[in-house]
Amino acid sequence: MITCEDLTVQYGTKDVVRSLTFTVNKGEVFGIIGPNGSGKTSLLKAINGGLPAADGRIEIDGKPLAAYSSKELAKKMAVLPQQAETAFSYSVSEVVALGRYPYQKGWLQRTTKQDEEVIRAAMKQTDTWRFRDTPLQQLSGGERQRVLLARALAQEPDILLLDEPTNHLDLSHQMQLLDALHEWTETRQLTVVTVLHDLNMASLYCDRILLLEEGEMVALDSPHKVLKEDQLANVYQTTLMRKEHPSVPRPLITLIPDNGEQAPSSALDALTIEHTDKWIKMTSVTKWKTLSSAVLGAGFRWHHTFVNRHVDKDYHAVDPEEEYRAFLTEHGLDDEDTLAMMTAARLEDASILRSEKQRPALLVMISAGTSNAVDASRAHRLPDYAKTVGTINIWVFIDGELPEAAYVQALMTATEAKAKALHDEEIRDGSSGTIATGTSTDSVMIASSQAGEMFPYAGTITPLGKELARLVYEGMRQTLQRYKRRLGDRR
Ligand SMILES: Nc1ncnc2c1ncn2[C@@H]1O[C@H](COP(=O)(O)OP(=O)(O)OP(=O)(O)O)[C@@H](O)[C@H]1O
Repeated sequence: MITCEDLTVQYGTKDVVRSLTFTVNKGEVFGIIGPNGSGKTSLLKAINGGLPAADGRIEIDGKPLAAYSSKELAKKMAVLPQQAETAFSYSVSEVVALGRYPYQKGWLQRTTKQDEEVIRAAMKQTDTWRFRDTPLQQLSGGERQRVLLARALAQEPDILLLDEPTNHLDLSHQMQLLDALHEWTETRQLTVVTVLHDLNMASLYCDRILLLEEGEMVALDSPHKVLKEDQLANVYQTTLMRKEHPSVPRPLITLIPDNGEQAPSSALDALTIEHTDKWIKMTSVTKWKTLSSAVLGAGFRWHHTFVNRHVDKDYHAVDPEEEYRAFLTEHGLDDEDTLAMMTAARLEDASILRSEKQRPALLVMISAGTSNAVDASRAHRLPDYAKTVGTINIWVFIDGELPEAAYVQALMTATEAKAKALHDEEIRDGSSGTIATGTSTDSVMIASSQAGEMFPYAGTITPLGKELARLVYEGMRQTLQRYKRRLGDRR
């Protein structure tokens, strides 16, 4: 355990770390983050005894740092510094062997069998065993970093102090190192204190994070509490955005570059629309941020091109995604850039409606076939995956900036308007005979230009929600009426 109490560290008369009080617990991965010059390295040096405390005190396992002899301290604590020394002409195994120095007795300092075993294990763990006879100088920056980590591990420390350990490492070695550190905190009760510049690595791997600014503590807490948009934007003086990691409950930080890419005065005007029996295709100069359940491009993505493709009612593909990619390529479209839906519904029935008012500026596309109409409250009575034809595909384009919560509200608003239109057109569930709420394979997309006016909400209480609901409702009714008329004509 490390305890720092009211710790101040100085260069000359300048405080570079000021009045820090905190504890690092045994078996914890403790991250230190902060802008350049905020005192991260100075703090690490103070903990390792390399810089004296100008004020306050540091204790390691309840004993003042100054009361440790250098050998005692080297058994307790190993350091991986920021700048890897390069002056060695030693071989890799000789460098790692230096880590055993605190365990060697007498002036002869022989390496014992146990030393050799520890050295070998440290090199295996860091994937440096294959370089054992190579001179350190002949290794790359990342390889050298791993050798110095092996030397630190050879010290068999309880505490590992790391200054930007992932600095020279490629992505896979960064992951390997941080995964290994995490594992060692559990299996060996190793305590890790690490300076990290990469906020996402800090988020993914640290139990707690200390955020420093000009030598002072801004926050010390779990990644979710420290990595807050406003707090980081203030400290780092830059625009950034926080998201949730898609597969683990940790925050992710993304930068927002000022690349000058601006949407035109109305992003809707820049949409080119092609409406045929084969497809409804829209293309745009700028990208739209989309949330959808499309065949290609689902989830949150950015897209230039949007395709709602008509397929035959007997359409079958072993891998529909692959088949769709091939279709797009054949038509000269980039499959990564295209949001793609498909439908067996006739596209001649589809509606494309644009808001009449200047603001909020919206465009809606709806295609619908309802032979597959389902009442959601009765759907549990139907067999799983009963296959009939017909889908309602809805696209909503909003010229404005939406937070993610507003996307979810827009989805709800669009769905409610759809259900109401089905009700008013008396579209029924073929099995129960009750009014349908949708079809069983519906798809939806909400797209926003992410430029211009900010719309924090899109529920039906807001002007955006009201207009969105009106357009989806009217578009649905027009489409359903055309659909019914065509079927009626055929009868
Ligand atoms: N040897 C030194 N002599 C005088 N001042 C120093 C020395 N080393 C660092 N400083 C100063 O101490 C302050 C803190 O530096 P430190 O290296 O601890 O910051 P850091 O947060 O690790 O920065 P970076 O992210 O750039 O590595 C800076 O203002 C720096 O200029």
